[in-house]
Amino acid sequence: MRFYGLLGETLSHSISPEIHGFLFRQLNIEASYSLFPVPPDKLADALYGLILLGSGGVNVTIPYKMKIIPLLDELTDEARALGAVNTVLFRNGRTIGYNTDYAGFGLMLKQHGIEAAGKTAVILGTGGAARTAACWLSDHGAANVKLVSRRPAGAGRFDVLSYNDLTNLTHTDILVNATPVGMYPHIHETPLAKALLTRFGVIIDLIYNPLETRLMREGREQGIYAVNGLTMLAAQAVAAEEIWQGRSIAEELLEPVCEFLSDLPEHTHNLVFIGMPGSGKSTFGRLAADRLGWEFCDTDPYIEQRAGRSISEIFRLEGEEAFRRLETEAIREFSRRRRVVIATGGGAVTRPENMALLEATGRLIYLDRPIEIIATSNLTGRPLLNGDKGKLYSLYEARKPLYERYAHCQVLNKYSLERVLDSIFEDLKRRSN
Ligand SMILES: Nc1ncnc2c1ncn2[C@@H]1O[C@H](COP(=O)(O)OP(=O)(O)O)[C@@H](O)[C@H]1O
Ligand SMILES: O=C(O)C1=C[C@@H](OP(=O)(O)O)[C@@H](O)[C@H](O)C1
Ligand SMILES: [Mg+2]
Repeated sequence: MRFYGLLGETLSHSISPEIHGFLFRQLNIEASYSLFPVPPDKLADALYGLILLGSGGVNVTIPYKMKIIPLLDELTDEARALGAVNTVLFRNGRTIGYNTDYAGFGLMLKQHGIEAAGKTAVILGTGGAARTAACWLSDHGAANVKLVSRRPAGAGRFDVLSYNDLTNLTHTDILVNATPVGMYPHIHETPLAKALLTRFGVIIDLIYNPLETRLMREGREQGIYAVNGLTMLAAQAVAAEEIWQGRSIAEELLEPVCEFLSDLPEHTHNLVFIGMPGSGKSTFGRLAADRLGWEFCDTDPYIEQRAGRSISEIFRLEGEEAFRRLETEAIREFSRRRRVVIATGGGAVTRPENMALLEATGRLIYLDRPIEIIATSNLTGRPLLNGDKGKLYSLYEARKPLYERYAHCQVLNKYSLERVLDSIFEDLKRRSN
């Protein structure tokens, strides 16, 4: 199986594994994409190690986009011009450095029908992302491209303005925010005052968390077309796959990747299902995990496997207390993992210790299946109920306030599987913005 990945220093927040996992599934390719965090003095060892082990290629991120260059055999023109590499192809023992952030910027403009030729542009920031945007625009015929810095210094290829200079600015076609101002958790900040935005034709904010920054919102309020950084994030990954797989896929897959990404819940958090027995935690846990390309972890089967007996036998032979101890162990183990969807048992909410672990690991979704529906469904294998509907109602009365208290969101489960799954992702999206 081919393997790819991301080289960087701290990577746990990256969503590249989700994006490339999605692309592999769409392309029907048996391949994996992993995070390879390495300390600066191990960059060369990591690169050579990956080649030796037969990797197909890697992405490179901060702080190694420049540092990797002397380690490579060849560079494309744009990687050389930008002095930065974010994608490496390993082919026949040689290493070739590309910059798909550059290609991604272009794909993003195309996707949104934004032309560069003859246009004027102002780019906030002077870092790697700002230079990538400036180079692409000017390489593709923009009439005038200016960067803006809090401390304008050495001009290089482009003029650098100060923020004060912007008050004298006449109409400009394209505004690009390539600074982190407005990014989560500082979502109330904006790089440019609302009153200045009317001078711009379109606003491109390279930030994708949140999906609508304050800059974008204030632009839209004044009728200006605004684009977030999601398409560029998707496009640089699509462009990297084009290089690794040696075929063009952007036409076909850029839009589906963007859709997939806008559905992703806040990616640093696992998902956890809570709710009554029979509410659908195991069912929707597996469906959500499949949609995200994450691992599915269900506490009950895990406990059964470790104990070597069924849940009913554990209750009968060892008692509920013993079961609850095993359940807490399962929750502790699952909470340590990343990129997992966890289905708990209906009684997990009764131990505060469980809930502290689960709250720290992710977003808690309360699956609210009407109790009358649960009462008419098959509840075998659930020893606490034992076919006793009265017991079901009394458990519900006792636990309902707990589910409601702990949940970050509550999803009514009385529709088709597809419809409920969609509403789970809708709700998560709303919470993370
Ligand atoms: N929206 C739904 N549509 C159809 N069947 C459902 C729905 N939600 C749950 N079910 C069914 O209810 C039963 C209990 O679901 P399960 O996932 O085992 O619940 P839990 O893990 O919460 O105990 C399963 O047979 C499941 O297929
Ligand atoms: O509600 C409970 O206390 C229990 C629920 C069951 O899981 P489900 O909620 O998946 O049925 C299982 O953990 C055990 O029978 C105890
Ligand atoms: Mg279950």
